[in-house]
Amino acid sequence: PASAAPVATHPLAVAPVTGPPSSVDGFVREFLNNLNYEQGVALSSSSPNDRYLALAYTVRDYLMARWLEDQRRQREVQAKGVCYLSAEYLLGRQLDNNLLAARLTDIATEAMAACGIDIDDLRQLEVEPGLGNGGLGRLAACFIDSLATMSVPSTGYGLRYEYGIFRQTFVDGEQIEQPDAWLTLGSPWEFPHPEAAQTIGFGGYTEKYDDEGVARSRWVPGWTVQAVPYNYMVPGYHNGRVNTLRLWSAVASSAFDLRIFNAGDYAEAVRAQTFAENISKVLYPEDSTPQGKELRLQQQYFFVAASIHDFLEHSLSPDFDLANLPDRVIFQLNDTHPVIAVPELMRVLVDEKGMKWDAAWAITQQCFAYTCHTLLPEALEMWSVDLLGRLLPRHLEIIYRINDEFLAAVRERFGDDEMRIRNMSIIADFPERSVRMAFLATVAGAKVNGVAELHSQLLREKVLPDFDEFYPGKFTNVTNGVTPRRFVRLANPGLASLITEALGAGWTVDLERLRGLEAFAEDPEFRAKFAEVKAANKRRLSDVLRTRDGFEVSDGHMLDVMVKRLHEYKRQMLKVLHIVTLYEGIASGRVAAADVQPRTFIFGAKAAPGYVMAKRIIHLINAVGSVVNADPRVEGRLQVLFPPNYNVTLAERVIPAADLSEQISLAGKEASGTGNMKFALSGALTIGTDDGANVEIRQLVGDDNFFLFGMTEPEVEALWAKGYKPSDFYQADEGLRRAIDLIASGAFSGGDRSTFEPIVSNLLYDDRFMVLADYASYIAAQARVDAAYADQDAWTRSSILNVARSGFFSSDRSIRDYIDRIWHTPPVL
Ligand SMILES: [N-]=[N+]=N[C@]1([C@H](N)O)O[C@H](CO)[C@@H](O)[C@H](O)[C@H]1O
Repeated sequence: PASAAPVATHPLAVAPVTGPPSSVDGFVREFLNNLNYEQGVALSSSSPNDRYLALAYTVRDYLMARWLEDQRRQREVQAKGVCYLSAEYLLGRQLDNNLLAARLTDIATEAMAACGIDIDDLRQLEVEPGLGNGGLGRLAACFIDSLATMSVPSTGYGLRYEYGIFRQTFVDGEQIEQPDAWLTLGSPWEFPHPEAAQTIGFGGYTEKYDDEGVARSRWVPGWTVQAVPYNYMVPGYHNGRVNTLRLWSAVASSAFDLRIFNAGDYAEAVRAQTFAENISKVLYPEDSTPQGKELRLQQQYFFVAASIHDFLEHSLSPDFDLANLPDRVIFQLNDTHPVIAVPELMRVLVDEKGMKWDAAWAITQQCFAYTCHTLLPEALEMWSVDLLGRLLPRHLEIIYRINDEFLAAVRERFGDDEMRIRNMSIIADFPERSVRMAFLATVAGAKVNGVAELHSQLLREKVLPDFDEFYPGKFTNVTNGVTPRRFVRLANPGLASLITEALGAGWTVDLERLRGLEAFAEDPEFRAKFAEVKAANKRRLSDVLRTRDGFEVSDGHMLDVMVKRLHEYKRQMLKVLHIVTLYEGIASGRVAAADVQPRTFIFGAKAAPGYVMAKRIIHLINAVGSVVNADPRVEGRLQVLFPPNYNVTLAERVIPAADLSEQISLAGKEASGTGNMKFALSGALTIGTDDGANVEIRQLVGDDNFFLFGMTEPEVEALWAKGYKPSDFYQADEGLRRAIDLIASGAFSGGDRSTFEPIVSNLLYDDRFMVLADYASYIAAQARVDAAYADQDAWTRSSILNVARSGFFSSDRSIRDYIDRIWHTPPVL
């Protein structure tokens, strides 16, 4: 058949695909070929974007041979692999990571120079794919990097949003969102494969029929859309491996309706097309507060259905016995967003493959595992049965049957304990009849894990205790991690070469080797070099913020950094109260400016567009910043900088320059955090609560090298149970009262008291995340920071110990834990 693999005779055609020669000449040749034949321009008439795209194509060409070989090997070896299902991937820029993986950085730099091009100019042109909101999306990107570097057969599956996370600008200090048209100038790192499109159904109805005496069901969708795969390379670091990230884009099954067009109704002629293609149009910009919108559910079903069909069709041999599916794949569910994959696999196995329900369910329960990323009840997704029944009628039927059989088993184990049955039912009756996706994931998953020790403990004890009791051994923990390739080797080259100089290069794939730096912390010469690396990173950040945002970072200031999504539980308001306290102290003359450690406070934070309080807090931060930065009384002492549009690329510049890492969420609210890990690995000292992975950071780096403050999770629970009255803390603490009164006075809003009144009254009369309760402890900890920073040598020693003891936070270690505790997918070397 035409689709069969061609049987070639020409020697070139039968030879294995080899990349271009890894030499400057080879690179120049390849680059010029791509410029001339791909971009269709000569060097002399090329635009910067032409040159950037040609460079990207050239790097691709060097990685192509490995990619094709890896795909062949994975098909041949038929080893068990991981399908990572995630609605978000916050990839960051690709060029440098691909150059690093292919050992091409120096060759490419020289080759570009030989063509009269400064490769750094081209780097700046790359638009990062912002296909995620925050930690969850970036974690997925770190994980696929580690899976490739550890030679684990795996495919990342997700959505190719046409518009990623919005671009943030500030107008009069307020956040303005603009669409992120990241594809405008082309995306050289993707390979579209329309020929491998999957047809995805929606709506319609289900019908029962008799199949030779066996009662069967089938779904008759009301409409369909095409899922077109775009493949992205995921190169391993120096191991010659390249895994695949496959992102799906929606294309109308029936494009343009000529008949309606000829009838003159142009809008109607393209309505179906627009409607269908809306599915992958834009990323939902909520982080930890899901939108229950129909389009969101369409997005979730669209990419998981395409991914499951794709895997069954292209990764399994046509005669593969699906009873052995658990030996070939584990579908990892990155939060509840992809959980609709569970009833989809059941539908395929039972309705399409004719498998018996029990056999299909036994397979399904071995093929899925679920990672929960939150503790906030409002973040746990629930889909109304009305919407599910309308959009995915067969899936709702399957969920009902899964729930019936599950509750029957619960009843068998615990008897007619109606309260327990209602608490455990996948179907909730209040506030409206809905499917609790986290419960479905827990019932279907072979394993359920939290993303930090404390989080996993609270998941078992507080969020899903009944399930932990019912499924002994199902719950486990895998503490998050970050890839040392991007966040140390690439983002912090000065530190990377210092580490390599001291320990050799092996740390990049074996981060625990950083432990070897402990001895160097005692070496004044090494401390001096280390401090110089930090100083150089600060100068680099200063240059970036000057060209990017027109900021002049004050010299010699401690860089106190808080970069993460804007959310009340992360308590950017506590940081604001600290700044206002320092400012008020100096401005009122009660504190001598000379007694205050010069600090520059750097914020980075996007707020979900619909999150009003979060946007108000952004406005307040900018308002405080403009007053503080303009006040001569604190000049040279306090500076507040809030560069807009915080993203992976900016993180790679801010984090290596930081002295102090703000991880100040209310204990029990931040599942893990991953920025905290990147800061510790960059030698920033952490001021933080015992929340999420902060606990493990503190335990590893040591109490002397961590500024702990605030209530523990049990203390938070106790205060909540006792009844928390934030205004009591306001009354009892003069410093707190002065700070809040200054904000309330309109001092940061041109005297207009109403501007920030909602924030003030929320703090005094609601304060769900206990900012006021932890204020005094936080301010005391900040005073300890000031005292510690005064002894730069001791600070540097502590900073080195943070790096030395943070090797545990490599995403390679996380992946090893997933393999050992959940996936059992050993690397294929
Ligand atoms: N969604 N979600 N969850 C988060 C982050 N907001 O993306 O996942 C991250 C990755 O697991 C966690 O580090 C973080 O604590 C948690 O809030």
